[in-house]
Amino acid sequence: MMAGELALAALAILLASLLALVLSHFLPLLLNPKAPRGSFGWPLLGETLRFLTPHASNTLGGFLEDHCSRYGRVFKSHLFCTPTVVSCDQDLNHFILQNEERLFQCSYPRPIHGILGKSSMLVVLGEDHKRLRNLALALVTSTKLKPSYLGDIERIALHVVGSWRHQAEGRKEDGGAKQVVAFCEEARKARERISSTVKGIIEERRSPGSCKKGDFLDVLLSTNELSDEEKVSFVLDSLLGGYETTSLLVSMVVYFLGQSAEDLDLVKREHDSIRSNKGKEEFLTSEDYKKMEYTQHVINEALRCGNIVKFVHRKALKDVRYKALQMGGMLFSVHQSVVLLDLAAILVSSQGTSKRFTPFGGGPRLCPGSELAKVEAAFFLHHLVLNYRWRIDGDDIPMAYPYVEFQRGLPIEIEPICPES
Ligand code: HEM
Repeated sequence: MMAGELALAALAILLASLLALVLSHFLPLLLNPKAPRGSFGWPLLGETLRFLTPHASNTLGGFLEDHCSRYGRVFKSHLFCTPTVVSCDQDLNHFILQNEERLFQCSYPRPIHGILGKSSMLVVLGEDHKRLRNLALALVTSTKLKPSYLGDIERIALHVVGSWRHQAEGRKEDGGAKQVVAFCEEARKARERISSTVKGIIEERRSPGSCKKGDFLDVLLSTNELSDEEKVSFVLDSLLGGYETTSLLVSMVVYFLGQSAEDLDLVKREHDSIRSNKGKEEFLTSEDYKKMEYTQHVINEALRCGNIVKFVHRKALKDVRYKALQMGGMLFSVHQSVVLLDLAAILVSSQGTSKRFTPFGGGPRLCPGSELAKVEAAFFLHHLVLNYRWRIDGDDIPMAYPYVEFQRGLPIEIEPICPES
């Protein structure tokens, strides 16, 4: 064959591959005309980068603003290499979350599996998920029944707040946009490191000389229902699912109260009144927690405006039609990816409180740590407002990367309040 013919053949193959790529990308858009309207972006990339573009966490961001105004609150897109329906509709989101394992199923993109591990509760499905979840709920219930439950939480709050006494300001961290791929790789490595630390702690706890502490880990190790790998993954789920989210919630509360002297005053009065009926060193009780009504309101507002978990992923197990949204038509086709966003949080923020926002998800996968996170935030706030004044240093704002972060780590200036006596 002549060189010219070879080059022509190579060009034809290249063009055919490109055509196949473009067709396979856009075909799902054309094949289901009754699916919600939307756009698929570029072949391979889809609209993922635009979807992930950082924006202030209490705003919609350019991508959603553009797509919701063009196509409505339920639209088609191409995200994480998959044709996807994005739902920002509260009723539809509720319907999807309540139909877990019947019509829909939890389905996070592949890189997330690498970070969380294959035994993570967010990744496992069906009976395995039920087994892990029942155990998580049993652990949460038994931990709550322990007399030291609230005391343990308060001791940690006191430790953190106390450590600020000699510091001029809170933590400072680097900001800047995250490179998604680098982030996934770093997160996967971090998971491996934490995983081997947890394995080490478990081995130590099992060694002959070690004495039982009666804590979460002892209860977990005593169960025969989980394999060793699942036990390690269970600890990681609690750490990864609980640590970053709860510390963000606390940061949000500090941030939002730092913006509103009026709310801060109301919160402070509430905690002054609770403390005035107790000794200085006396620990908080569940009765005290029930009295923290305004604090609960502030925490709910921080959850709503902070939008800590911006979206969750599901996939359709069957072709699904959903009432008025797609009368007679198909909304989700089998295996269609679905991303649920809780825009209620953002959209009502200037108009009052929505009782229907879902910061902890819903249905059979409702966050098992929701109550713990709220108690932690409330007890931390109790000791914070009783002991310090603070001021946000600069104009750091919570940004959705899409997981929320303060660009500069929310530096604050703090000043201890001297007791009056
Ligand atoms: C402000 C704090 C928190 C927020 C905003 C939050 C949010 C969420 C959301 C939205 C889900 C549902 C994910 C889905 O449906 O795909 C979830 C699940 C989960 N969360 Fe949380 N969470 C918080 C605190 C915690 C804490 C403190 C723990 C553990 C100690 C925890 C452990 C988990 C676990 C294990 C799941 C998986 C549940 C399942 O799939 O059945 N979370 N969380």
